[in-house]
Amino acid sequence: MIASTETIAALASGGGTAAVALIRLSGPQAEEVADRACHGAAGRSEERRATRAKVRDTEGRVLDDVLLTVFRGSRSFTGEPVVEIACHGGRLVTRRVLERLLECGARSAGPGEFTERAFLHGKLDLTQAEAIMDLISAQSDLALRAAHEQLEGGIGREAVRLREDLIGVVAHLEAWIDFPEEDIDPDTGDLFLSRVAAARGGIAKLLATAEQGRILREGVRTVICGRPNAGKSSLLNLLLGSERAIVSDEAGTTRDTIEETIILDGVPLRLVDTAGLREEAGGIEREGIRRTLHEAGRADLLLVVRDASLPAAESAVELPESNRAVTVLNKSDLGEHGDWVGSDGVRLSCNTGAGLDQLRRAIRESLDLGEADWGEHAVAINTRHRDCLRRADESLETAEVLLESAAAPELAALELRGALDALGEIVGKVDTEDILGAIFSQFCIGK
Ligand SMILES: Nc1nc2c(ncn2[C@@H]2O[C@H](COP(=O)(O)OP(=O)(O)OP(=O)(O)O)[C@@H](O)[C@H]2O)c(=O)[nH]1
Ligand SMILES: [K+]
Ligand SMILES: [Mg+2]
Repeated sequence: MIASTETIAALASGGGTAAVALIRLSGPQAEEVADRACHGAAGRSEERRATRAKVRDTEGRVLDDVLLTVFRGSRSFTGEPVVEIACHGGRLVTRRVLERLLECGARSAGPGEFTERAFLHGKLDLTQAEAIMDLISAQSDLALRAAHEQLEGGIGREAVRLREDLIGVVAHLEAWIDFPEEDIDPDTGDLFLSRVAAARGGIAKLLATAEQGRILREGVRTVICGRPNAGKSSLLNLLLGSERAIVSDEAGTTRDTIEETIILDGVPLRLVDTAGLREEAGGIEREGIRRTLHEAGRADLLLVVRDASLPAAESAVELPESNRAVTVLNKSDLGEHGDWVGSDGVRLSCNTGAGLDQLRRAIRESLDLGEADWGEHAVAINTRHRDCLRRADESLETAEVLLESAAAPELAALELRGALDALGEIVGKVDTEDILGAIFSQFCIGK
C-alpha cells in the first residue's frame, strides 16, 4: 500500500449548471482542509453522515451553504480520508468553493487521480478502475451491464484465477529445477503440460470476448452502401427515426459520409450513410465514392441497399469482401422486379416502413448480438486486456514447446513467468512474492 502525502480536490460531478455539485477531497489532510474552509464543521461531523456547513472565505464571508460527508480512515472510495462536499451547482459558486479548498491546503486533482488512489490503496484492481470509465461512457444498457460486471471484478477474478493456477505450475517447475534430488513424480512433465493447456483454454475464452468488448465500447460500424438512388439516405433516416440526411430523386445527392448512432437491442450501431457507387461519376462525386469504399472496407457490418423495383443489373455494386453484410431489397412498395424473385435479402420499403422489423432482426442475427447470446459473458475485455492476454498466450505456447521437448526447463520457467507478468498486468499486479510464497507453502523445501 502506498500512502499519498498530498490532499487532492476536484469537482466530481459534471461541469455544467445544476442544482447540486459534488466536490471531493481526498488525502491525509482532507478533514483539516475542510475544517479550515468550514470553520471546524468537518471535525464536528459524524462519519458518513451528511452534515450542514458553511464554506467561508478568508474574511469569514459565506461562499456557500453545503452538505459535508466525512469518510475517516480507509473506509472511502480512495481508501484514504475523504470529505465530500455537496454545494450549489452554479459554475461560479462551485469554482469559488473549490478555490477556497485549494487555499486551505488541497491541490487540484489530475485526471483519474481519485481512481488511481483507489487502485494504489487496493480498493480496486485495474480492470475495475477501467470499468468505472466504461460505466460513465456506456451508451447502451448492454454496455452498462458489462461495465457493472467488470466493476464487480468479473474479468479481474478470472485473470487472477488463471494466474494463480500458473503460479502453482511455476513453483512446481522451479522446485524441480532447483532440487532435482527431491522426489519428482515421473508424470510431472505431463501434469505441467495439461495445466498449461488449461490456462491457455481459459485465456482463449477471455480473448473470444474481445470483439464484443470493442462493439460494446465503440459500437458496431454499420455502413450503408449501394447504387445512387437505391434509398440509402432514406434507410438512415428510417432507422434513426428522423430526417437527418437529405433524400431526393436526384442520383448523387449524398456526397460525403454522414454518421449517427442508434441503439439496437442494447447494442450501439454507428450508422454511416455514404455516397452512391457508380462508375461514371466524376469530380466531387468520385471523391465521395472513394470515401464510401474506404468506409465499406473498415465496416463491421454492411447494409447493401438495392432498388428491387429495377432489374438486378441496374443495382449491382462491387464492394470489398465482408463476412457481415445484409442485403436490403428496397422500394418493395413499387413491386418487385422479376429478377429478385426467390433471392435472399430483406424486403423493405423506406417509404412505408414495411419490413423494418425484419431488417432489425436480420441485423441482430448477423451480429450474434442478441441479449440472450450475451447472457453468459456480459463481461467483455478491452484492448489492453487483449494485449496482455495475447502476450501471456504466446509465452505459454513457447513454454509448451519447451516442456514437450523437456530440453530446457529453465527456459520454460522463464516463459511461464513471462505469462504470469502479462496476466498480472491485467489487474495491475506484477511481483514475485506470491511465487515464493507458493513454493514454501506447497513444497516444504527447507525441512
Ligand atoms: N417508392 C419508394 N421510393 C423510395 C423508397 N426509398 C427511397 N425512395 C426514393 O428514392 C429516391 C432516392 O432516395 P435516397 O434516399 O436519396 O437515395 P440514396 O441511395 O441516398 O441516393 P444517393 O445519395 O443519391 O446515392 C428518393 O426520391 C426517395 O424518396 C421506397 O422504399 N419506396
Ligand atoms: K438520391
Ligand atoms: Mg443519399
